[in-house]
Amino acid sequence: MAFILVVEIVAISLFASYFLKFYQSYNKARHIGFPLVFSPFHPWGLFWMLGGAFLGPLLLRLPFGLGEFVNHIKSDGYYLTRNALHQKHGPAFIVVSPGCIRIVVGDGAAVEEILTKLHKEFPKSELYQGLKVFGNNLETAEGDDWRRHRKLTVPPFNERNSNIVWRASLTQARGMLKTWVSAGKSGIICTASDMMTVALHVLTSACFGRDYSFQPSESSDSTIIKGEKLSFKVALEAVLDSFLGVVISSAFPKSSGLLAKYVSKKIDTMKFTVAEFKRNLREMVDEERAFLKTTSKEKNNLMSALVRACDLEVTKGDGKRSLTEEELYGNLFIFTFAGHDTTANALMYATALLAANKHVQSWIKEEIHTVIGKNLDSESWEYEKLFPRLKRCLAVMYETTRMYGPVVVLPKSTGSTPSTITIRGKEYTLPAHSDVMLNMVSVHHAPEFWGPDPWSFRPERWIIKNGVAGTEELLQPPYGSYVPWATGARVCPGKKFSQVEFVAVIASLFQRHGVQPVPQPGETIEIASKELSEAIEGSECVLTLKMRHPEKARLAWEADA
Ligand code: HEM
Repeated sequence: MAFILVVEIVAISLFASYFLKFYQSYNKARHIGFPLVFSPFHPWGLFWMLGGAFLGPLLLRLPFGLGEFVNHIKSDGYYLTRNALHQKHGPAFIVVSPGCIRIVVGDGAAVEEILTKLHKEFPKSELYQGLKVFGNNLETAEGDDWRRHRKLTVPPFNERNSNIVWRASLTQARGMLKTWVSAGKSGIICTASDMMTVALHVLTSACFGRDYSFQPSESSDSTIIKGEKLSFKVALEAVLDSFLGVVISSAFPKSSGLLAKYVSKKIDTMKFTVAEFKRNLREMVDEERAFLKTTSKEKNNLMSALVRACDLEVTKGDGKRSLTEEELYGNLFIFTFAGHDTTANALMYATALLAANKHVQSWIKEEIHTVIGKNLDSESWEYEKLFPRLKRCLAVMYETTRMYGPVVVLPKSTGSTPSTITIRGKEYTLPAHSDVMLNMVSVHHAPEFWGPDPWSFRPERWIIKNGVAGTEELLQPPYGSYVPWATGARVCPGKKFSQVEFVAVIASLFQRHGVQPVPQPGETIEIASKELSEAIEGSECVLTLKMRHPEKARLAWEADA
């Protein structure tokens, strides 16, 4: 009897607390002035995190639009619904749920205003704290702390480094193309994973001074064997591949007994991988220190520049602009993490889009042949001379990141004090401690900037025409229309890095080769292209935007006649 009473009291308390939290959120949201939509679940709550993937599709089938709230709290809701939610609710609206209000901003000018305002007003969302696993870093720091990280970490991304990125990208592209062409007419389905390999190897060259030759991902073996030492590359790949696992496992204690045997094997394996990655980082930094003692010259990579800058600051400066050992590791990791699948995705989407749009291949080939020629081998391509002239190749990147940018929604917050934004001439005050989600899909497809066909892949829209390939100019997108690398003080420091890599890989792939989708038996190439476009559209958000079925992009590479 007493037990039933206790259960009843607990149940009533839980219900009461649920409704109280819901009411508090409503009360916080209702004065702001934006339309409200309601979600019974907290978007970052444990219940939705664990059950959302299963419940979401079922709830979406409810009649009278009762399940519409799912689109507001699932990670790719704003990609899958395109602009429909803003068309229905306006340029900004609020998702009210128990314990949380989420202000969704789809208006381009307001998004730019938020990104360029002092970050005291719109700091990063708490979610970023998970990225501290290897130490505080540029992504996770705020205020003066962030300024210190930025001053130290960004200068190494200079033109010398771009040169390394260019060379490394060309080397990787040559290796990758060779394996792709050798697959012949049956084609390959590993574009996505191979682009991850390329992006990883370019990062290891430019950030750590470690060069690896391209190895097709289908045959590479990165199995983790517990108890053995992992090489730097294997540990890095494993950490990047299962980053969510890394974050979750860091919250668990090391398991023992029965738990270890049956439940926590994966967690322990992750912990082991993290420890191995840290060991590799420590050894590499120690090696770098030993090298720097023998010479006054640093190497052209992020690690060398960071170690030198930090050590010099400690010995000769006032020490205020230095990084701790942990912060050094944190930054080395974050640059690799932030630069990996973002650039790989851009390359993957672009390759698939080019395969589905043969005429765009001809258009960029015209530029590549005018600027570089058909015969000059990429070993002799000079970054300074060629990169600035390959405008059409860069236009392909702009168009790809506009349509399929890796970041679907940029999570910010209002911090500890209220913040203001202006939308269509009216000022709004947003209360403290609110989630603010910047809807990049909405900004990048606004018909007022991108015309009646924002969903068509048309890289030509980026070229200010003067008709001669190699001398054209790129469109400066109007304020509030295009921010895939963000903007303002926290603009992506890897923007140029990713552009140099993208242009080098695309120019190298298409100089003497073409790609097309492989038709199923009895299909025409037109139908295969249409199916490929549908497979591209069928993307989902797993941290960044990715094709749900990359294996549906079977592509065949062939040398030009
Ligand atoms: C297509 C490629 C890329 C895209 C679209 C992209 C996009 C972005 C975006 C939107 C942000 C802002 C995130 C926020 O404020 O929450 C960002 C920040 C950042 N990105 Fe990138 N990125 C790309 C490539 C890279 C590369 C290649 C690197 C490193 C080599 C890199 C390193 C970083 C870092 C360290 C930050 C944090 C900057 C700060 O908070 O001050 N990114 N990126």
